[in-house]
Amino acid sequence: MTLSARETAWARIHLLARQPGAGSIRPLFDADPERFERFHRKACGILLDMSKTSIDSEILAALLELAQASQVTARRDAMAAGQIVNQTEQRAVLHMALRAPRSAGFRAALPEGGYEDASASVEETLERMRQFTRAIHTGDIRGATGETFTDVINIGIGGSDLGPFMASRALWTVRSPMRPLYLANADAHNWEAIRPRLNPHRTLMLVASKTFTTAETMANARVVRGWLERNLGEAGARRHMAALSTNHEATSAFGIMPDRVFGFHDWVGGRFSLWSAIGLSIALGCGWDEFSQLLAGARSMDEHFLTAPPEQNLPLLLALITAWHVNGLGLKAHAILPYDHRLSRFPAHLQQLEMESLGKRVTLAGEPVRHDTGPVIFGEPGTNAQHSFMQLLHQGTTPVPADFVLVANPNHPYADNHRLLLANGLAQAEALLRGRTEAEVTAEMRKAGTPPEEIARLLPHRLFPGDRPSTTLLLDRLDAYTLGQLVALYEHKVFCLGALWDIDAFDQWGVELGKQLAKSILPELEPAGRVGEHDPSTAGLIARIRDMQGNPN
Ligand SMILES: O=P(O)(O)OC[C@H]1O[C@H](O)[C@H](O)[C@@H](O)[C@@H]1O
Repeated sequence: MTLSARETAWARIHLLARQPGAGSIRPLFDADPERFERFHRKACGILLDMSKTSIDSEILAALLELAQASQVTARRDAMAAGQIVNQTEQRAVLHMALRAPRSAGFRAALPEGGYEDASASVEETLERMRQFTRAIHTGDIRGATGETFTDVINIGIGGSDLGPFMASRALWTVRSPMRPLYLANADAHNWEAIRPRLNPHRTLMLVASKTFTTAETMANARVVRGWLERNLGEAGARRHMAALSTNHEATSAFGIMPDRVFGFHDWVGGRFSLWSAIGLSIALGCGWDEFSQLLAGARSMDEHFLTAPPEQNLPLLLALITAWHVNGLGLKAHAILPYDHRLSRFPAHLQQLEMESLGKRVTLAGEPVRHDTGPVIFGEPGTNAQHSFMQLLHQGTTPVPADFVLVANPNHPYADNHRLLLANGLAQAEALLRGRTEAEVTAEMRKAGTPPEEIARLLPHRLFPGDRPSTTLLLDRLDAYTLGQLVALYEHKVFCLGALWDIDAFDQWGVELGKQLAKSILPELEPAGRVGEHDPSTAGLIARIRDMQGNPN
């Protein structure tokens, strides 16, 4: 049987992963004092250090071979050319068009044939967003009672919440023009927590939903619209509402004025949409210049991704590192550890970006995948993470690869704090690599005067295996431009992994079943409802909830 180039490349990866000592990192440093120099890359102002992984020259060559055999470059070019790369939904994938000038000429293939001019519609919407943002900030557009808007509440969930929330959290300062707030959870405790902070006369409400049918978002939008109406009347409330959506019919049915609807297209996936109209809360909250810089930074990463050779291409390299960890070494979790509090929502954004894109079990052709796909992504900002889950990364039974994001220069004057922060980030990665040997632990305990029997008792608990992989991304500073670069880097990493694994990284059928079942359970929870057909556990729980709420079963 002859193997395809892809199968041969995969076989090589698996072979390398089975070599004795594969997965070990410390010997690689011992053997090569230049390892850091040879295994870090710098592009777009981001330094990627992959020397603290077990990838050596041979493995990197094999991974690059896999990328070639998987046609990552050709697939990338097909995406940029606006071809239908989201095959199950028959859509082009053009978030890159959202941050490109019109002269870039992005076009989106239509399923019925022909193309639409993506760059033209992007430019038009951006201009409308810019004018609206300016008019809100100058007070040319005011609330129903003539007051200026001070707060903007973005009502959305998933990609219509996580990206804008993450970016606003990173970019907002006390000097920013408006306060951006985010309401996502269908649990009205979320709204109850936000409401006391808002003055209806000064609050602008954005309903952010690509489809404008998402149950949670529509429920929250109705609640907030009701609050505005009670305070301002129906006509007054309309002056406080705008929509960010592709569904113009539904926005108008909801009562949003057509000139307050900022659209985008189905070639923008939810988790890639913060650069589109969905990012309006970033522009309103943090300022138009910040939003423009965010787009410009992402654009610079796009240019890098589209032109840099594979061995220098940061998104591809990040993807190959993950493929090595997941498929070579069988490591199925991945931690995101930004050592910058402004990035505190970054892990949450990447959870959706990576897990919704890569949590797939069939190939583009619908065949079961032959390799594991997306790892579990989780994370917290450092140093908080160190005081919660880092124990497992250091001493748990399975290594968990981690991305450390370090920022050399802060945007605050507290130099001591910043040194403490960086020292901790560097130390965590060093500790994962280095570990702690029996000799080291014993020497330290002896020095502290610990009796021998106590040393013997505690020794196993105090050992660190080390040799645990991490990747470091080092930025000079974090601002709108570099944030754009960082987020786009991960977007393209996801694309590359989709290509390596031959899966559709742009659909999300896996979220549908739960939504459907929730619809059928909903009436069963009404006071006069009845428990329907379910598995015994679900039926039992519904019955107990009805009991607790004092409703008959
Ligand atoms: O923007 P919307 O249409 O309201 O969708 C919001 C989110 O919900 C969906 O269920 C998807 O899983 C996400 O990809 C999407 O971002």
